[in-house]
Amino acid sequence: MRLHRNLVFAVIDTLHLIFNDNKYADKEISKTLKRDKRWGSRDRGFIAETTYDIVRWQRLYAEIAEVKLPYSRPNLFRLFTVWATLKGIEIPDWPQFEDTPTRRIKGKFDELSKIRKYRESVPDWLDELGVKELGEKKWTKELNALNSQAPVVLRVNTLKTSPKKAQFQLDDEGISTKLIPKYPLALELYERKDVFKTKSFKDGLFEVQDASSQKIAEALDVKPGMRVIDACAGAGGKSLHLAALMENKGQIIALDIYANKLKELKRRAKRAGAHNIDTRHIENSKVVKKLYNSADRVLIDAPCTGLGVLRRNPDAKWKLSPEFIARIRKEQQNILKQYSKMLKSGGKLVYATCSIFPSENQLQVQEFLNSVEGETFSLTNEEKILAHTSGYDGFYFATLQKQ
Ligand SMILES: C[S@@+](CC[C@H](N)C(=O)[O-])C[C@H]1O[C@@H](n2cnc3c(N)ncnc32)[C@H](O)[C@@H]1O
Repeated sequence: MRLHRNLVFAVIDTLHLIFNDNKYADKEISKTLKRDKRWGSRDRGFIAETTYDIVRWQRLYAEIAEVKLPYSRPNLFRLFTVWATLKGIEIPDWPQFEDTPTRRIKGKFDELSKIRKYRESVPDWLDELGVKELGEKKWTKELNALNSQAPVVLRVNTLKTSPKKAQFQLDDEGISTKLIPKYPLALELYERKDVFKTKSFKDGLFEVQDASSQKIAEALDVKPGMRVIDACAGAGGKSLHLAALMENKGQIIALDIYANKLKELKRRAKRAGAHNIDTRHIENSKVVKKLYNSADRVLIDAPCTGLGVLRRNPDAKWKLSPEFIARIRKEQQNILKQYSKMLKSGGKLVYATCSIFPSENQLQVQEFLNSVEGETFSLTNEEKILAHTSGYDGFYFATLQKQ
C-alpha cells in the first residue's frame, strides 16, 4: 500500500483533535471526511479505519513509540509509524517521518503483547475493574472481542419492506448482505460499504443497527394499538424499531433530556415512515410525573458506559473514568425508580444497556426489585449478551412485569 500525503495528514489532524482536545472520534472522523469532495470510498475508508485503529490501540502504540499525552505533531507521526509498521506498510521518505524510529517496533510489540493492559490497550483502572466485574477469563476474552472491528448490520424497516426484498434491492445497489439466523430483521454486510449513500437508505428501507441492539425492542413485546414510552429515546434507534413492530398503530412517546437528539429522531422517523411517535423533551420532572401509570410498556434504554459497543466507539476507553462510572450507576438506579412509575399495572418494562458490567445491569435490576419502588415488579426474563460469545455488540436487557 502506498501512503498518500493528504490522507495521512487528515488522519494526523483528526487524531490531534481526539487525543489532545478530547473530541469524540466518530464526530471528528465524519467532519474530516467532509473536508475533500474528491476523496473516493477507499480514501475515506483509509482515513476512518486508520484513525479508529490508532485510537483503539493508543496505549500500546504510545508505549512502543515512547510518547506521552498531549501528543505533539511529531509524536502523532510516531504513533502513525507504529501503526504502519505493524501493518507492514512501507514508511515514505517524507520529512515528517525523518525522526520516527521504525526499528525495534516489532520487538517491542511482541514484548508488550504478553501483558493484557498493553496488548488490549486499556487504562490500568479499567483493566482492574473489568477483572472485578467479569472475572479474569471472561474479561480477557471479552476485551479481545471488543477490540476487533464490528460488522455492519442493518435492521430492515418492515413499515416499508421485508428483509428479503431489502436484500434484493441492496444487491442491485452493489451491497451484498446475508440474513442472520435468530435475528429476524437483520442483514449483515459481507463487506464494509457506505450504506448511507444508497437509495434504499434514503427511502427508509433500513437503519444501521447492531444485531444485539435489535433484541431490545423485541423484548418489550409490544402490540399494535398500545401506548408505549421509550424513556431514554435519544435519536430513536429503538423507537423506530418499536414503531415498525406496532405497525404504526397506537402511540410511542419518546422522551430524552436532550432536545437535539429528539429532533434527529423526528428526522429519522419521517424517513422511516413511522407516524406514531410523539417526542417530549424532559425539561423538568413534571414531564415524567404527568405520565405516571399511563403506559402499557416502558422501555428504559439507560445511559451507560457503552463498554459493550467499544468496537464502534473505541475512544470510550480513554474518555471513561471511575468517577463517571460511579455517577452513571446512580443515574441508572434513579431512572429505574422514577421512570418505572410511568407503567400501568399489568404492564411490562424493559431495562437495557449497551454495557457488559453486572454493576450496570443485573445488579441494578436486583437493587430496584429490592427497593420500595420495585416492590410490585417481578423479573420475567434477562439476557446478558457478550461480544465474544454473540459476535455482535455487548448488551443487557431485563424484562420486568408490574403486578
Ligand atoms: C443508550 S442512549 C439511548 C439510545 C437510543 N434509545 C437509541 O436506541 O438510539 C441513552 C439516552 O439516555 C438519555 N438520557 C440520559 N439521562 C437521561 C435521563 N435522566 N432521562 C432521560 N433520558 C436520559 C441520553 O441523552 C441518551 O440519549
